[in-house]
Amino acid sequence: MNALSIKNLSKVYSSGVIAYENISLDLNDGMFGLLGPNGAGKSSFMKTIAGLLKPDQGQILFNGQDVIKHPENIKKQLGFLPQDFGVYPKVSAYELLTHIAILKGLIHAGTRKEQVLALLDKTNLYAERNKEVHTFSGGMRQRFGVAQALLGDPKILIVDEPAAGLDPEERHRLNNLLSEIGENKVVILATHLVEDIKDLCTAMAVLFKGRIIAQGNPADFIRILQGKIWQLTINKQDLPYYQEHYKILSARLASGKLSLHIYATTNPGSGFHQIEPSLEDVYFNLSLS
Ligand SMILES: Nc1ncnc2c1ncn2[C@@H]1O[C@H](COP(=O)(O)OP(=O)(O)OP(=O)(O)O)[C@@H](O)[C@H]1O
Repeated sequence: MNALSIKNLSKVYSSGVIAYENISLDLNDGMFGLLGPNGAGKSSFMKTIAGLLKPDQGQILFNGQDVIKHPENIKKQLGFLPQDFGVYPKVSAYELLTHIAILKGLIHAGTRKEQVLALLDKTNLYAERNKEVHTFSGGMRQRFGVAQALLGDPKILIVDEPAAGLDPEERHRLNNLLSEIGENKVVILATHLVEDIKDLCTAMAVLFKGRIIAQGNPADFIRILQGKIWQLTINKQDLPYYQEHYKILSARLASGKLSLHIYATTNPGSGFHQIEPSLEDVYFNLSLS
């Protein structure tokens, strides 16, 4: 079992922007979701765990080793799919993966070839292995990104917004792939897509303006909201009235009308009916608190 322990981690960029503030987390094997809106600090935090960005304060231990003092230790055990992994040379998937494998220190040609082919198969790119990566679709590129991150069988895998820009089918395929991976490694999935966390993660934290505002199990968060989420469909022009009188979590257009989800501990009346809370309700409720 691997263990990542983060204590009181803070970082302010030289511009004065707070990247993240006083973050403490303890993670073990399995898929951990880091949820937050754009600009919340997810990428800065991920880069810090990967040993690519130095924090101002705090401690990170991976399996007891100090990541901040000795980033080279975690780099050897880490797979990283950064958000901006997007520029590909005109070489085939097989060649590029082999090249990255060499950079990662897989020096034995036989083992390397075996691993490259196995990862192309795992990521469903085996049939495409001789095609140039720059011709791949967004989903294929992200699956290639996962393949390169898994080279060397890392003990910790960080994936930053992997589903950004993917169509639903590609996203589903990528999520299936990610769900197979978390068995014997720490996997951190940073995303602003609540649904992906719900489908994939047993533990999560919500990062908001650089701070962790909640952490725990997605199912527990949902349980806490049981009996407190109410729905009503209204005409668009009536929204200001409801905004003034209720704690609106979301207002979604549906067939020209607005479907409201509100938070209320007792029956708000006015035609609202109680619904099962979703993780999205949890997220919006936390962001408004
Ligand atoms: N190199 C940098 N120098 C100064 N400020 C930065 C730098 N990188 C990020 N920031 C700022 O730090 C804050 C956190 O950014 P970060 O990219 O970590 O957030 P994020 O949650 O990953 O968002 P996104 O998904 O949009 O990248 C933002 O206000 C961003 O503008």
